[in-house]
Amino acid sequence: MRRTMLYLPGNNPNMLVRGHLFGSDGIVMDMEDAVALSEKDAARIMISKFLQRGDFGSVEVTVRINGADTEFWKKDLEAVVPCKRLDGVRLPKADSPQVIRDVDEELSRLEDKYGIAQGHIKLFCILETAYGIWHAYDVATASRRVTAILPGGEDLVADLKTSRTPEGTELEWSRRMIVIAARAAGVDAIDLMFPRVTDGEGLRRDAQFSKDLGFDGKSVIHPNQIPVIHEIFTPSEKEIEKAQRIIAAAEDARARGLGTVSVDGRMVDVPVVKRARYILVKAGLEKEDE
Ligand SMILES: CC(=O)SCCNC(=O)CCNC(=O)[C@H](O)C(C)(C)COP(=O)(O)OP(=O)(O)OC[C@H]1O[C@@H](n2cnc3c(N)ncnc32)[C@H](O)[C@@H]1OP(=O)(O)O
Ligand SMILES: O=C([O-])CC(=O)C(=O)O
Ligand SMILES: [Mg+2]
Repeated sequence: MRRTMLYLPGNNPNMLVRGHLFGSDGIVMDMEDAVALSEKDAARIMISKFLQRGDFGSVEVTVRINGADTEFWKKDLEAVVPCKRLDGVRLPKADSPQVIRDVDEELSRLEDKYGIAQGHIKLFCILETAYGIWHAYDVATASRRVTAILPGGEDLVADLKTSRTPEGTELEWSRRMIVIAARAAGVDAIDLMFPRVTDGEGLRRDAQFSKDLGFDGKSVIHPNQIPVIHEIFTPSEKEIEKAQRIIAAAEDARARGLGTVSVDGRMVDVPVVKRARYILVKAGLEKEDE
């Protein structure tokens, strides 16, 4: 499950040390934009020390390295790949398939060097330009390591020559594009972080919109954003009960040789059953088909 992935600025030991304790499904130790240029080396060293300890439980542990257009990215990877615990690398400015192939190649070299299974380290690609959004499917399929794609809202609005509004109209098309490309490629879609950390109502609206678009979860920047997003992205008792009734009704109909059946006055056919099964997968009650 990737309902929430909490950003931890890589030069902040207080946040790094406690980051996995707030209940998010994943953490993202950041070496990129949360870290000033003068702090890049300190953040790299600190993050690798925390990864060495490796005691993060079941939280998915990732690091956002600096972009492949910077002088830092190879040093960043060299510092984190050999550590005791690293599940994935979040790659910013991942706007072309060639960038993904370059990073994939470097990861393969490092996995080989340190005796780590090939392909173990997954890639989370942030698309942050109009070009990247346009090529989202090509990015998502550029390497088998790519496990999720994400829109990078703050950078995207700069590239689109606009700014973020409370309604979020300016990013709507990009977000939809990410979901479509992710589903076409068979990877996860993780939505924007919500920047106003004290606006609970705004966060709820935004997270509901993310879920309705089809995202698997969101990036978060503050621990207080986690519970509301989990509430929205976790199927409720009511949804689970309805999904179970739909599946039971469909199975009963099939046994009687019927193609469709009605539940609560709504037609149930194959896609409706598929959606019901997906709710049970999300609730952890069924396994996803390979
Ligand atoms: C566009 C992008 O690239 S986004 C990704 C990069 N950005 C980031 O990583 C930012 C991460 N978030 C943060 O740095 C902070 O949450 C801020 C700056 C947004 C707000 O910080 P503050 O105003 O200090 O938050 P606040 O006072 O509510 O913090 C309350 C507590 O939560 C902790 N906390 C806040 N955010 C986080 C976090 N992301 N991870 C862990 N702990 C956190 C604080 O350390 C503080 O702990 P304390 O009570 O022990 O001192
Ligand atoms: O991807 C994110 O969540 C944050 C980011 O880099 C951006 O908004 O530019
Ligand atoms: Mg960005």
